[in-house]
Amino acid sequence: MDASQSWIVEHLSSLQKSFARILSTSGTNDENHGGPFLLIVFFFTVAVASLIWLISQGKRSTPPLPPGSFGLPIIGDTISYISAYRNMNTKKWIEEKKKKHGPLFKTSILFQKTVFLDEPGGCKLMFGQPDEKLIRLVINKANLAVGGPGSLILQNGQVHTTYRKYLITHFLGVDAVGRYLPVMEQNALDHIQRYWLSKEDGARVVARDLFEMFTFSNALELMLSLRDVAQVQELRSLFAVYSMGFMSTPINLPGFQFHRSLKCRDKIHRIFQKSIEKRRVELKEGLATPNQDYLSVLLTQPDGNGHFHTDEQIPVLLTNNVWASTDTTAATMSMVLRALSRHPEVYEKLIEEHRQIAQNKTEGEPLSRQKIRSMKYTWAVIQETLRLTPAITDINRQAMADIHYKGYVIPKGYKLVCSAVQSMWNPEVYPDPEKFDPSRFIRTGATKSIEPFTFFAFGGSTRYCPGQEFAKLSLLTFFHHFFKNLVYTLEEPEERVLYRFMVYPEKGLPLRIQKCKVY
Ligand code: HEM
Repeated sequence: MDASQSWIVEHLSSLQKSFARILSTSGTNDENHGGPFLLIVFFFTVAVASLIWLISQGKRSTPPLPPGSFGLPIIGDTISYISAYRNMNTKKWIEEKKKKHGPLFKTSILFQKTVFLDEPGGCKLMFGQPDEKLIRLVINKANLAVGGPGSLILQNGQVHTTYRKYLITHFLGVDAVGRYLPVMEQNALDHIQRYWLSKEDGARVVARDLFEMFTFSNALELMLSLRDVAQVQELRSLFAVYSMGFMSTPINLPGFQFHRSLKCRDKIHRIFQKSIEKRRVELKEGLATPNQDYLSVLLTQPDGNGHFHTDEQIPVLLTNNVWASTDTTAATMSMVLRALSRHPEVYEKLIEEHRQIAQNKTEGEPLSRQKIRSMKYTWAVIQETLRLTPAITDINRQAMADIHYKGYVIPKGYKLVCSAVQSMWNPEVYPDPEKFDPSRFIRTGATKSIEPFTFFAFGGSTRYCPGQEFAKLSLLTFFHHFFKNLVYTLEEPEERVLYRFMVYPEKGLPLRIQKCKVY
């Protein structure tokens, strides 16, 4: 019994006694005027007591907030979290919070009340929603402005579903993206020849930069058939500034990053606008095909409602996709090379897979989709790399209504975070989680390689990365030709891995390379 309840019981029993007294006196003495007064007091007190009782009962049926604290006034835990995040120390940060508050805890980061979800369960809650009514991606002001009003990532509900369906059906789905395999392979071969094999044996290269150059030019080629080296270079510089806008403070005044990013975004859109005009003519004259790239698709295929995209929408969609595909894939490539050089036994097994594939085709024969599908171990290496060093560590959403979860209530408006540390490094799901073991992702017999809601390197639910197949084909094709022609050593084996919005080797992964026919 809590304090309010014992107070009520105490007062009720004293009132009961008074009432008994009133009744006994009022029956014997008509002149007694204290009786009606005491009756009013009695009923008033009962009413107040009942109200308090009801309030106390009501309070009891509302579950508490998750444990934890919002940290310092206003800034909350922002500084400690951002510092941990940038230095790839979120594991320690989360472990400390968990020790104090348990696996599910609340905090406040970047002025936003936030709940870090526990595992197992948290990812299922976040990614198991059939729609975005309860949990939704909510974009901040800077992202909203830099991304542009028509971009996929900023849409919600039915509009988002229509956009995604279009993108997957016509460009990024398994069938659609397979069409682009020959172009991807040629891009990989050209890049390796121009930027790696042209170097002296023993040359030093900064792998992260070169990978970013590859993923960026690959995206421009597949999305707009742009291959002019000077123009690719100009766009690359513009995208570098544009991307920084997503992490900036939304102050649109000269001298601020946000302002610079918006300027670059407009320049990018103007360049893409010219590509649209040119392509319209080429399509009319039969010099381009309707499926040639994403731009042709956007100009020739209506969406599910029969509408064609407008000239304002198309540059935004192209910009978003080029941006979404570049750094994520380049970050993954760098981490794969780092992991392989630290695990020679895995490297040997991977080489063996590619040796087999190379032996089963003639020199110069293009890679078929079937050959790509047979690169199971290489794909497992990529997944295991993404498990341990995901390109994006934390997936965020927002509660759109009060969420009742494990005896707590997460109020509407709270941010929800599913962190890789909680899920993809969870020993209950991934035994010996710090061990680099690609075989976790190999399906044997009827055994599933991974359980649902335990791997979210590509996100989940309605927002699951639509570019996964595109990334998979680009990575497998690239690695087949890369490992065939080169061996490498890490120049700085102990180089730290940091997060700069995305996973990043501190010095860009400097390597020493050697040309050699490996298979
Ligand atoms: C290894 C490479 C990649 C990784 C690790 C990756 C990872 C991710 C992640 C974690 C998300 C957020 C999902 C969520 O919030 O649940 C995402 C979204 C997205 N990705 Fe990727 N991605 C990769 C490559 C690509 C490529 C190649 C493309 C395009 C060609 C692409 C296009 C997108 C788009 C458009 C979204 C937004 C989806 C939406 O809001 O509905 N990604 N990606």
